[in-house]
Amino acid sequence: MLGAGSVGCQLGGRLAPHAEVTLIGRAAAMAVLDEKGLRLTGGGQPETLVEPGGVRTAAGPEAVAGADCVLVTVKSAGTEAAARELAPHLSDGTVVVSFQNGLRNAETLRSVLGAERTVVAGMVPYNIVQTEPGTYHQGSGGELLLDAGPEAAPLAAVLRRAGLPAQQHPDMRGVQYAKLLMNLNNALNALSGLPLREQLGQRDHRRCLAVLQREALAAYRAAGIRPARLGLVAPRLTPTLLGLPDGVFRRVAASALAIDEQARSSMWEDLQRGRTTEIDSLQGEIVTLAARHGQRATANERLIALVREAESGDGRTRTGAELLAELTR
Ligand SMILES: NC(=O)C1=CN([C@@H]2O[C@H](COP(=O)(O)OP(=O)(O)OC[C@H]3O[C@@H](n4cnc5c(N)ncnc54)[C@H](OP(=O)(O)O)[C@@H]3O)[C@@H](O)[C@H]2O)C=CC1
Ligand SMILES: CC(C)(CO)C(=O)C(=O)O
Repeated sequence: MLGAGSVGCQLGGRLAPHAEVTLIGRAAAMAVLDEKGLRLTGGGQPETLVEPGGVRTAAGPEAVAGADCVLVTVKSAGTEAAARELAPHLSDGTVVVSFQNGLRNAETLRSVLGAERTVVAGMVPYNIVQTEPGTYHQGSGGELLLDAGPEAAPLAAVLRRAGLPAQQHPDMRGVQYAKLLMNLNNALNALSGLPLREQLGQRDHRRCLAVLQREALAAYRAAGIRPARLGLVAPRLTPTLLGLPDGVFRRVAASALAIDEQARSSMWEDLQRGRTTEIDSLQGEIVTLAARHGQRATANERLIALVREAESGDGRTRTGAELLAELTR
């Protein structure tokens, strides 16, 4: 795992009994794992402690030498640098997998690592937060998705052996566009300061997401992009569903609220830890796509500005009504 944070540690910890795993992360974070072990909670699984030494840790990219597979789990802004660090140490035949949000990470890996390197796109549907150093909590469920093709098949098989639902999907590009629609909520969740279940349980917050998704869907239509269907509801109908009153939404969209009380978006975690966010790879993609087709995505633009303020540490949280007023003014 290159980028041992929430996703890298959760996947690595679950895979550890079934594969030889090395977590490559920041030295301080790896020192915690070496001392206390890696604790995994949630995800409908019993709490698991991977004892110190149960998973190898490293602070540098040299540790990828000889690996069958490298799973890249850094935030999008770190992908290019991670690829440059990786490149001199990869063995022939090592498959590189991007388990990241956004549209461009696999492409960035390919462009740095060269056309002869197999790079596979992956998607993590569920939420993980670090609840304390060395402890990672999975707050929702779903199936990991990977590109179709023989290169990703062994990884899909070992993920399943480790109890992680995983499938190969014939249209990962469509999956990425569909996931981007969901990830438009990352910033809303981060700015709300609320756990995901509480935030998505409130109609005004859902209406904000509906506004953002409508702009995205208009840009997709103009560009001829068809997002894949990831759940029961087609992406084009989701904004209508999101606008339903709370009681009705709870009944008809119970699966959307099947999230435990600790879950937050990965962008919330970035803001909490004073890191720059992935806003350019999420809302930024919609704004750029809309502009390319002569449209404006003004609500997405406004949300980028609000996240920039939050990145500079204003620490402000906003109600759904306040956010809706900002996005629709
Ligand atoms: N968390 C979640 O619930 C989900 C996240 N995702 C996506 O998965 C990807 C990873 O997210 P997440 O796990 O939350 O991110 P995290 O920030 O928790 O983890 C990434 C870790 O990698 C470290 N890192 C960055 N660059 C390097 C490097 N070159 N070498 C070693 N370590 C490095 C980071 O350190 P530092 O911060 O110091 O840079 C950080 O500790 C993102 O694209 C995210 O959107 C997808 C689904 C769910
Ligand atoms: C799983 C989900 C959609 C949760 O918000 C996510 O991808 C993230 O937080 O980055």
